[in-house]
Amino acid sequence: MSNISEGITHLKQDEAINVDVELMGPLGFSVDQLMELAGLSCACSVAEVYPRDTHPRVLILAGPGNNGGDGLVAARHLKHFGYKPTICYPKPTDKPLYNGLVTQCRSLQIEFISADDLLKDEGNGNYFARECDVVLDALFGFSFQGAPRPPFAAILQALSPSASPPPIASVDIPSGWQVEDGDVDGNGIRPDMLISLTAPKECSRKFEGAHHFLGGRFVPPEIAEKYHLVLPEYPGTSMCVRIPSQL
Ligand SMILES: NC(=O)C1=CN([C@@H]2O[C@H](COP(=O)(O)OP(=O)(O)OC[C@H]3O[C@@H](n4cnc5c(N)ncnc54)[C@H](O)[C@@H]3O)[C@@H](O)[C@H]2O)[C@@H](O)CC1
Ligand SMILES: [K+]
Repeated sequence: MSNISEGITHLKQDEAINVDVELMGPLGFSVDQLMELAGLSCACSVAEVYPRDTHPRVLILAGPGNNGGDGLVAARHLKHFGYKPTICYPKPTDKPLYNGLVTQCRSLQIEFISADDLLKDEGNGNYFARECDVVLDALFGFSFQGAPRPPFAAILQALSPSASPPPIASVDIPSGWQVEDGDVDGNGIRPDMLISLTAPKECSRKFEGAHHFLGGRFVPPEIAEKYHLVLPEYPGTSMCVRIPSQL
């Protein structure tokens, strides 16, 4: 199914970075505040599409930047929602924000798994085949550039369509895709779900999965006006909203 989301705003890479800078500068937000709301949106979106009873085992792939931080926050919320999250965080960032998120997850007895163990074939396939109902892809977001470096290249390879992975829910950008041009070499991951944060990025025009959601319910009017954001309205108190494919 093609997602022809032409009627809503799509941000270019520099616009997404500028929105971030403005939120955390003149608009007074802190990174951990935005990350908490973004990660909560991701957990809520996952819960809407992959119910706990049918998809209890969620593997969170956390990258080294804020996209990975969103994943760590989402892991904590998913645990509180009753899921069984496991985290793979191959290149942990040694900063108080990330160290704190890791401590919070460990205190909830969320398991961590190394990239090597994730990819090890134990005769009945790797971790994705054996022990995973859904993957939350929080490896890279809007600051990704170039080709993925080790060990991320191997992880993304194990998630390519030819490996028949479980459903993938990508946070903000399908990891490995270019922020504006998408999957340029055609060998990238094909997520079933995309959770765009703040506003969809250009590459999401090429998203063909079944579920496109918007999260990050923190955009003040100044940002919405400056970037001419046209976005679906969040219903009631929800932290996420589905982006209809006809928009
Ligand atoms: N205002 C917003 O829009 C918000 C953004 N948030 C999140 O922040 C993300 C952006 O975070 P960041 O700017 O920290 O960047 P990313 O998380 O997109 O990635 C940056 C990290 O990836 C590494 N990296 C980049 N290219 C690589 C490559 N080819 N191979 C291996 N490593 C590579 C960089 O060295 C850096 O450590 C967004 O996508 C979103 O998920 C949320 O946390 C909160 C609000
Ligand atoms: K991602």
